[in-house]
Amino acid sequence: MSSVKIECVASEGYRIGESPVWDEKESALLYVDITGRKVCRWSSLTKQVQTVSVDAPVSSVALRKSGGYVVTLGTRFAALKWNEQLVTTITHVDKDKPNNRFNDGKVDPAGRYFAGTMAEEIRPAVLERRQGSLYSLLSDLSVVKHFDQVDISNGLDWSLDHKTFFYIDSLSYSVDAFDYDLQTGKIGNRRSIYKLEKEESIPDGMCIDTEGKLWVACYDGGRVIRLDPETGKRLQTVKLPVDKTTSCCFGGKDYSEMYVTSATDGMDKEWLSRQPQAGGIFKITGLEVKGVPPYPFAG
Ligand SMILES: O=C(O)[C@H](O)[C@@H](O)[C@H](O)[C@H](O)CO
Ligand SMILES: [Zn+2]
Repeated sequence: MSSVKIECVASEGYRIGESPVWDEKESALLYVDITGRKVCRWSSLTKQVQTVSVDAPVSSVALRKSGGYVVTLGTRFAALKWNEQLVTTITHVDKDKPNNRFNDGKVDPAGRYFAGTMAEEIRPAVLERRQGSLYSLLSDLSVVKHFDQVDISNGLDWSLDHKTFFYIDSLSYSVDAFDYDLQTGKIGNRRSIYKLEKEESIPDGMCIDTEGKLWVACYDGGRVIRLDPETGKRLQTVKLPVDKTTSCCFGGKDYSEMYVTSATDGMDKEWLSRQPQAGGIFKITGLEVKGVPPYPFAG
C-alpha cells in the first residue's frame, strides 16, 4: 500500500518558487524565487533556508563541477559563489530583446546547461508570444541556440539512455520529446508525447524518475502528474494544497523524496487566504519511486 505524504518544508510565500535541485554535498535543496530575485538553499539537516538576493529575475540554478553554482539571471548565465554571495556574469543571450528573461534551465548528462528564455510576463501566462529561445551553455562557456519562437520555455530533462530530450513550452499545453545526441548536444525530430487535460492547466517544470517516467508540475493545476513517455499515458496524479505548483525534482536520501516548488504571483487576497501555504516548498514521500541525481555544469 502506498502512502503518499506531503509536507510543507519552507512556507516563505515565494513569488515564483522554481528550479528545485538537490545538492547532495550540502544535503540541501537549491531553488530560486524568480520575481523575488532570490536564490535559496533549504538544509534538510537544519531545516533552515539561506538566501542570496540578486539584482534581476533569477530563473534557474545548477550545480557546477568546478565549485559553486551557475544561475540564469535576467538574460545572463552567471556564476554564483555561495559563501561569498558573489555573482559574476558568464555570458549574455537575447541582447536584441530587452524585455526578455531566462526561465527554466537544467544541465544535461554531459554537463551542458540548457535554459530557455521568454518575454517578461504582464501577468501569469500573459506575455508577448514567440519571443523566447532555447540555449545551452557549453563547458568552454560558449552558447548554442537550438531554436526560437518559444512562448514560455519551461521544464526539461533527458531520458535514462540520454537519447531523448523532453521539453515543455508551457503555452503549447504539451510535453514534447526530441531525439538527443549526447556527443554533440544537438536536438531534432520534435514531437508531442502528452497534451494536458483541462483541469491539469499549464505544464511547467519537469523531472524524470529511475523508471524513465516523467513528472510534470501543473501550474494552476495544483498537482504533479506522472507520465509514460512511451505510451503517452498519465500514470498518476498527486494533488498539492496549492494551485500554483511550478516545478519538481527528486532529492533526499537516495533521491527517494520529491520536492515541489510553488508560486503566489497572480493570486489575490481571497485566493491566498484559502491557500496559506501558497509559495511554499513541499516534500512528498511515499511515492515508491526514486529520481536521478542532477548533473553538474561541466565548465
Ligand atoms: O514558473 C515559470 O516557469 C514561469 O516563470 C512562471 O511565470 C509560470 O510558469 C507561468 O506564469 C505559467 O504559465
Ligand atoms: Zn517553470
